[in-house]
Parts: sequence; structure tokens; C-alpha cells
Amino acid sequence: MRNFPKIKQVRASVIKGGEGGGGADYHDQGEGHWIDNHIATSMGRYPEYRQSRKSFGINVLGTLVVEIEADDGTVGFAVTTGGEPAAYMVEKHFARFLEGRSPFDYETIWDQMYFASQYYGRKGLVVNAISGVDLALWDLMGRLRGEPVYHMLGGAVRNELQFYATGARPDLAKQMGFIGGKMPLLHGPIEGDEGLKKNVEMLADMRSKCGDDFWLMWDCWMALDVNYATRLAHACAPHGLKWIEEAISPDDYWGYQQLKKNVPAGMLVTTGEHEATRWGFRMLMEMECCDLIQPDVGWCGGVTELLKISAMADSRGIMVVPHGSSVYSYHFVITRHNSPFAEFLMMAPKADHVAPMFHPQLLGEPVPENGRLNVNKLDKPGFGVELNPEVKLHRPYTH
Ligand SMILES: C[C@H](O)[C@H](O)[C@@H](O)[C@@H](O)C(=O)O
Ligand SMILES: [Mg+2]
Repeated sequence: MRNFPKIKQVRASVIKGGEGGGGADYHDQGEGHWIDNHIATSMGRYPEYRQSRKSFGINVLGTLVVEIEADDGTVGFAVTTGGEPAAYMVEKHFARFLEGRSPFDYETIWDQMYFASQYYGRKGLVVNAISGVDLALWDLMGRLRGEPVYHMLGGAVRNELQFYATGARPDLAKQMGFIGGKMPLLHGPIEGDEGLKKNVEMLADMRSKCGDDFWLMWDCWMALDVNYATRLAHACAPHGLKWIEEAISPDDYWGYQQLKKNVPAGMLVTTGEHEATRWGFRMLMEMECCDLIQPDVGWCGGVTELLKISAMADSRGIMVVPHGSSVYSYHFVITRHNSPFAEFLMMAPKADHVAPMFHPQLLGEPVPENGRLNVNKLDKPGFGVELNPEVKLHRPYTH
């Protein structure tokens, strides 16, 4: 039996992005980027916070980089959203559960990180940090075995990934070969019926540009209430809205349950990118909140937890289409029948060309070509990417 090395050291760093740092904290973009241009949020009720999500701190955390070094010198790493507070948790709390252990003890390591932080974690930033550690473990395991993560998850069930694009220009996304376009909703309840009318006009315009068959979706980023979301769904049905995403607060399971009853027959209610762990997604599924769940593998608990979430969903006939998280979701989606397509977040400021999602942090980050990615693009050990040495790491804490 092969004797794999043990974990020697865990290191948590941040990347000083500053204005337009991008990377895993992909909302941290420069001025004029579509992803920060008057997108509806619950903070929109405050006029000073309506134009820009950066104004209320959507990019306040920054990127967390977790590196796990084995005692033979092999290093696995991953990036996610979390910055210095997440780095603190990794160094001061979670590292003790890894160092000296085999990286293949990922179930025990996950269990100890989660239950040791249960008194202050369970969702949000703490589970982002746990996810970052878990993703770095899977990267290290792949490097030690010399195989891509998707091989360790059961292998590919199809030869390629197909993607829908998230961004301001579904019309351009169609020309680039994507199977659909998800737009950010720009006007929330605070802008009244006038705003709702503008939303519908925007969808109608995109439908006229994209033709009848191209998928069009709204991403509502937790901005609405059940009544507004219901009215929006019915007003958009004539323009073929395929799904209404994350319309209300992730905590309002009862509201989602009602919205799913309210929307027109055939329209999908989707959510989950700000949900975490098997318990959170069990609540969404057992309360029949949505038709499709969208966990972010860098925020929901990592691959180890996404495996559990996906199996629960599969038993209920629910699709799992992870929130855009680059290679970390691609290696998962290609191995699951109930994950028939993936999300690609258009990080080009005008959403007019394909750019690597976590640019500039990862070398070798694959991107869709003609809206697709062949499985052979994933055929490198681990997640198949390297940290860009041009991007300086800063390790704020040690242990
Ligand atoms: C486009 C949305 O407002 C978010 O910025 C996006 O990150 C997320 O909701 C998504 O589903 O991609
Ligand atoms: Mg979303």
C-alpha cells in the first residue's frame, strides 16, 4: 500500500487586491464594471448604497489563499472569498486539525473543523474558510495521486461541460456559444412599479435580441420580497424567463416556499449560493423552496460537503448547478448526472468577451470555448491550476 506523506504545514494568505483586485473575491472590480452597476440589493433602500455594491462593502473581505504543504514538499492550494478574517480562522483554529494527519483523512478533518467552530460558525465566512481548506486538501490529494480531482469524484459522466453565462449581455453570450444568459436585476422594490417596468422592458429587449429559444434568467441577489418577486415573475413570463434566482433573503425559507407556489407553471425558482452545509440545503429541499440549487463550492463547505448536498438533491430529483466558482465547480459538475450544466461568470467589464473568472490569481485557469469545455482541459493533477507568482501573497497570521 502506498505511504502518502502527512500534512506538514497549513498556511493562510490574502492577496492585496485593492481597487479591481478581482480574483476569488470577484466582486472586487474596477469602476464601470457591469458587476457593480446599479444592481438591485436589499441595501438599495438606502439611496447612498443603491448605485454600487462596493459602496456597502461587497468586496470588503478579499481573497483567501489556503496552502497545505505535505512533508514531501508537495503543496495543494485553493482560493475563495474570505480575506484576513478567514485567514485568522484557518491559522489560529483549523490548522491544528490538519497538521500531522494524512490529507486523505478529509472526512475527519472536515468534521472537526465544522464542529469545533459550530459555536460561532455554521454558515457564511466560517464555512468559506472551511471550504478553502477542503478545496486545498482535494488539490493536494490530486497532486499526490497524480490525478485530477474529477477522477477522484467518480470520473466524467459526459465529455464536456456546457455553460450559461452570467453578465449584462446575454445577446453577446449567445454569439459566444453559451446556452443561456443570466442578467443581474437592476431595479428593486424601492424603485416601485416604475422600476419593475424597467426590469421587464430590459428582459423584453434581450428576448428580441436573443430569439425565442435562448435561456434568459434573472439573478435577483436577495433583493426582493415575495410579492415583488411574484409580480416580476408573472410580468416576465411572456418573455420566456427560465428562472428567477435568489429573489429573497436566504433566511426566508417560508418566503421561497410561497414564491415557488406563486410563480407561473414551468418557471424555475432557484437559490443556494449563500446557503451552506448539508443542513442548510436540507432545509431548502424539505421545505420545497426551489427547483434547482446553486451551492458555491468555495462557500458551502467545499467538495467534501458538496458531495453530500448533491446526493440529497439527486434523491429528490433536484438539479445542482453550482454558483460560478471556476475549476472548483467544473471538476464536480462533470461527474454528476444531476448537474447537467455549469455557470460561467463573465468577468470582462462589458461582458463582451470570455476572461478567466479568478484572473489574475490562477495560472492555467480553463475557460469555455464556444460555451463549452472539454473534459480533457481538466486533465491535470488536482484542480489543475497554479498560483500566479506575479500575485503577491501576504500571510497576516501564523500559528
Ligand atoms: C450577478 C449577481 O449579482 C452576482 O454578482 C453573482 O455573483 C451571483 O449571484 C451569480 O449567480 O453569479
Ligand atoms: Mg446568483
